[in-house]
Amino acid sequence: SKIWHNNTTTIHGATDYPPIKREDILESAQYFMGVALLAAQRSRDPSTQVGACIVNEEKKIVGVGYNGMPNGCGDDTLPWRRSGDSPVETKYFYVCHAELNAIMNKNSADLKGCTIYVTLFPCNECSKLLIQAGIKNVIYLSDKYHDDEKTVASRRMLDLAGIPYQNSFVRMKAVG
Ligand SMILES: Nc1ccn([C@H]2C[C@H](O)[C@@H](COP(=O)(O)O)O2)c(=O)n1
Ligand SMILES: [Zn+2]
Repeated sequence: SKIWHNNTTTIHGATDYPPIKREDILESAQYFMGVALLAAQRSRDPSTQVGACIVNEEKKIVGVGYNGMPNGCGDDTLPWRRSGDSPVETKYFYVCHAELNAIMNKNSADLKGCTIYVTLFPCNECSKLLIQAGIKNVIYLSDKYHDDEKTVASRRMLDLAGIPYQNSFVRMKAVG
């Protein structure tokens, strides 16, 4: 076996010494959006699965969430359909959005100065929550409801509150 000398240490039997630092690592923005995408995979919504990951100024994850029915209400009891005879028979009156859940799941005292990575552009209700929670930056992936009135109102509030929003195209790379 090889004997490697590391200034002060002699390492017997090492096959991969000296260690070379990996440079081709996942960038932090990709990592955080990756966490949001993974969280989205937990959603039971048959049409749109949304994930959100909140990150503080030290680049630590402080909250993760996905869209789902309120706690204790049962995923199979309330409707998941998009349309029905009455809005009471659709998911929209019940589902908790990913951003709401990420905020409620926070593991820090507050979310002031945080960035949210979210797989779908925040709706108007979520933008209200983000603003009031003190979130300072929004990174999103899909903007499929860009022209909806709710999204127009959402952008209007974020603009007024001085919260920038950026689109992030994530190319997930295999980690091996
Ligand atoms: N900012 C958002 C916007 C929507 N959602 C959730 C709410 C629903 O479960 C789903 C949208 O359903 P669709 O109308 O596309 O069938 O996405 C969210 O979590 N956050
Ligand atoms: Zn929302």
